[in-house]
Amino acid sequence: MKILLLGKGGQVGWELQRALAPLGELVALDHDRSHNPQGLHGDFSQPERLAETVAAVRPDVIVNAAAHTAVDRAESEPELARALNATSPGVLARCAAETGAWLLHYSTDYVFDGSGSAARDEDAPTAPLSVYGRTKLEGEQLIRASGCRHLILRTSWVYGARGGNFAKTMLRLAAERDRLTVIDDQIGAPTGADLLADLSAHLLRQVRQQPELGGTYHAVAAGEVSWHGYASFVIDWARRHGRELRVQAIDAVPTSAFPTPAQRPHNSRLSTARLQAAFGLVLPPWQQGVERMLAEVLG
Ligand SMILES: NC(=O)C1=CN([C@@H]2O[C@H](COP(=O)(O)OP(=O)(O)OC[C@H]3O[C@@H](n4cnc5c(N)ncnc54)[C@H](OP(=O)(O)O)[C@@H]3O)[C@@H](O)[C@H]2O)C=CC1
Ligand SMILES: Cc1cn([C@H]2C[C@H](O)[C@@H](COP(=O)(O)OP(=O)(O)O[C@H]3O[C@@H](C)C(=O)[C@@H](O)[C@H]3O)O2)c(=O)[nH]c1=O
Repeated sequence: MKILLLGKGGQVGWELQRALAPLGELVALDHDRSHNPQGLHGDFSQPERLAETVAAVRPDVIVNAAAHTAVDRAESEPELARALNATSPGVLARCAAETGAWLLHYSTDYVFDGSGSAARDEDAPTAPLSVYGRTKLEGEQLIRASGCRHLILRTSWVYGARGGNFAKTMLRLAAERDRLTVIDDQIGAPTGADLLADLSAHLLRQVRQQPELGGTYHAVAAGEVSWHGYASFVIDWARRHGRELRVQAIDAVPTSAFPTPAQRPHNSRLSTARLQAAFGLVLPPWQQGVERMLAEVLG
C-alpha cells in the first residue's frame, strides 16, 4: 500500500513515520516543499495545492497529522487555523473520495464544551469553545460530508518525546521557578504520540480488511487526571529519577485564576468503549506512556 503522510515533523507525525513504514511505501511531507521529495507541496496554508500532491503521489491511504495546534494563538489567527484545520482536510477528503483512498485524520477533545463529568462517546453533541475547537470540528464535518472512506481519531492532551507539550513546559518551568500555578479543574487523559501512531497503523491494517469499521473514534489513554495532577506526576517522576528542580510548590488553582486567550473544556473525558470493542483493543493507563516519554527525554 502507498501512504501519503502530511505533517511528518509534528509529535504524532514523527511517530507515524516509524509506525507506518512497515505498512508499505511511505511518502512523508512537511510544509516546507524544499524538504520534500520532488518538491511536493505540503503547506496547508494553501489548501487547494494539496490536490496536486495527491494527484502526483496517488496514495492508497492519506494520513493527515498536520494541524494548527497553538490553541491560544488560534484565537488571533482564525483564518490560518481554519485553512490548516478545516479547509485543507476538506481538500484531502475530496481527493480521497475521488480516488477511493482512505483518509486517516486526528481531531480533539476541544470539539466539546466540557460540561458535566461523564465521559463522552463519539455521538455526544459537539460545542467547541475556541477557534481551535471550532476549526477542528469543521475539518471533521468536511471529511464526513465528502463521502470518502475515513478514520477520524479524536484524542487529547498529546505528548511525545519529540516536539513541545505540556509535560515539557512543566519541566522547564520547574527548573526556572520556585512556584508553579496549575489548573486543577480541567480533567482529561494525556495520550502518547507513540500510542496514537501504533494505534493508527493497527487500525489502517484492519479497515483495509473490514471497510465497515471506518468512522469516528475516541482514542485516548486510559484513566484521567487534571493538568495539576499531570504536572505533579511529571515533576515528581523527574525528581525521583535524579533531576534537580528549583520548584518548591505546585499550586492547584481553578481555571478562573489562570486566564488564557482561548477557553478550554473542564471535562475532557472521552469514552473509548467503541474503539476497544470494534478493534479488540485495551488501551494502557496514561501514566505508562508518560513515564516512557520522560525516560526518553530525561535520559
Ligand atoms: N497536541 C495535542 O495535544 C493534541 C493534538 N490533536 C490533534 O492531533 C494531530 C497531531 O497533533 P500534534 O502532532 O500534537 O501537533 P504538532 O503541533 O506537534 O504538529 C503539527 C504539525 O502540523 C504542521 N504544520 C504547521 N503548520 C503547517 C502548515 N502551514 N502546513 C502544513 N503543516 C503544518 C507542523 O509542522 P512544523 O512543525 O514544521 O511547523 C507539524 O508537523 C492534530 O490533528 C491535532 O489537532 C488532538 C488532540 C490533542
Ligand atoms: C503553562 C501552564 C498552563 N496551564 C494550563 C492552561 C491550560 O488550561 C492547560 C494546558 O495548557 P497548554 O497550553 O499546554 O495545553 P493546550 O494547548 O490547551 O493543550 C491542548 O492542545 C490541543 C492541540 C488539544 O487538542 C488538546 O487536547 C490539548 O492537548 O494548562 C496552567 O494551569 N499553568 C501553566 O503554567
